[in-house]
Amino acid sequence: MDRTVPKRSSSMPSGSPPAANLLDDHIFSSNVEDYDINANSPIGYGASAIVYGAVYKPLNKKVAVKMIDLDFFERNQIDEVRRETQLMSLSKHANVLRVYGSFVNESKLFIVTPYMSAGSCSDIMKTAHPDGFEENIIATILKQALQGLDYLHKNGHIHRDVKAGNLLVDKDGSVLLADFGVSSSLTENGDRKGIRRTFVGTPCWMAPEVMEHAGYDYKADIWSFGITSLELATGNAPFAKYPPLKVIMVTLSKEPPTLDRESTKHKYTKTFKDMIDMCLHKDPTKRPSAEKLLSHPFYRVAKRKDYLVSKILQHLPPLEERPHKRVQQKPITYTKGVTWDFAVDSEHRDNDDQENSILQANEGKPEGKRVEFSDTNDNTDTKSDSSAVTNVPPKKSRFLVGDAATESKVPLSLSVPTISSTVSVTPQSPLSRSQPPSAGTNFVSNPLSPGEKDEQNAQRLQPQQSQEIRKGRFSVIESNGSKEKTSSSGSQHESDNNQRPPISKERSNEKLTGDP
Ligand SMILES: Nc1ncnc2c1ncn2[C@@H]1O[C@H](COP(=O)(O)OP(=O)(O)OP(=O)(O)O)[C@@H](O)[C@H]1O
Repeated sequence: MDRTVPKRSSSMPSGSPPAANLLDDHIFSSNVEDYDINANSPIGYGASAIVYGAVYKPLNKKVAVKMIDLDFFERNQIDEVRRETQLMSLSKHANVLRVYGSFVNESKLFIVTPYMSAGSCSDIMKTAHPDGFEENIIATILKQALQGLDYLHKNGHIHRDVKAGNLLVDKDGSVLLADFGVSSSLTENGDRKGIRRTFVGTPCWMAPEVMEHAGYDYKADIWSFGITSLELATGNAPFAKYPPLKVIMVTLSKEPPTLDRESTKHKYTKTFKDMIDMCLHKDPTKRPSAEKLLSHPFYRVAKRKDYLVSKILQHLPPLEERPHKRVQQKPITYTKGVTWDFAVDSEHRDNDDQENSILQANEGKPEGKRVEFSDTNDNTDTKSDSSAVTNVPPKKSRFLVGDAATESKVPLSLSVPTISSTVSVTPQSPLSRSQPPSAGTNFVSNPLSPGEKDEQNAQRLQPQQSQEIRKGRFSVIESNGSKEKTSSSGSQHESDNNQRPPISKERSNEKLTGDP
């Protein structure tokens, strides 16, 4: 598959909105004391972070501070996220959230961004539009988001986590793409020599080729954009009620989701449905680029951004006063050589469904293309107190899809301690309780740079003896022959494999271009 992104442009595409030029020259302080953080009322929770409103004292300016507890991450992943954060600070497009600055204090990484006072589109829907928005509103939101996405793609970047929760809205009706880079850095295997192309995302928005680990490019964002469109029209992403593995199974085995115009609260046009269907082609080559999509007739009904102010922002309660549900997520851990343990959260306490999904998702999959899963956070000691800045982020649904750590006949154990159930499957099945997973076979595959397709295919065919250990949201690789090892400090890499760096490492050297 062609991993190339559209050719980098030296200037923004014509018609792009002007960059937010705010505070460009100010160097934000790295002293946590300079930020008056409202620790009592977080404004949002991510898979790896808690977001607070704060006042930046030197400028007396309201900002958002995203706090990530680095204790959960490996050293190389921390370096990675810092590089990505620096990259985000270069972004100056009006529809991409700028990073003002970042710093580490004790074991916390603080990322300072503009305060987007209306919160995310997901947040707005939960607060006031649970069944979705009207079409004109959706077009106005999506057009701005698409302009941001087009900017990222034209600069050689893949967002990888497009969803309504990452479309932030400011008080003037601007819509900005957020979380670009950070979440992917924290979720991608930062180990240059481990399994390639592992990816953590939120399964409902994840493109099939990402789930299949077949290699992906910027068109994966277009799929997520199509899912986000459905989310804005119905209040939820398709399959949102399913357990994550069932989402994966259904996405891979069924027809792509589409807009059911008969069942929505608001009336939607065929044009809108057509735009969504274009994004949700299973074959990524059939999906349009962001630039192409912008010329779709659907966007003709998009209004100026202040339309959003009058239609949806006016009566919203302030962010700090909105109810924010702390999502208790499944703690799924793979203990080296022993078991997959997973507890099912109260929302998805459908064990049979979950187990069947695991089995069905993997049934008949070619070697090396099995779906695996991991939780986002290895810390089972989830604190519920939201009053301290040192809070542990709540567990949230982000799952890792990667190459199978074992060859198809090597069984994995599954046990569900919290609900006293154990998966039992036939010995032929990829999943079995009968034996612990011995060191397995990884079919190593790398992210492709342009022109590396053949090399990558060749690599995929070469099994590599190693064992994958899931730790938190990351893959940790250990090989049988001690050739390759990632310790918890994440620094030792002795493999002689000629692996490519993950996408984000390649990207991190690139500069965003084309500021208008
Ligand atoms: N700059 C900001 N201004 C206002 N609200 C924000 C800002 N950044 C994040 N939020 C709120 O915090 C929530 C969590 O943000 P965060 O980027 O950590 O996680 P996420 O993208 O929703 O989840 P994940 O990390 O799982 O992708 C957002 O959905 C949004 O509601």
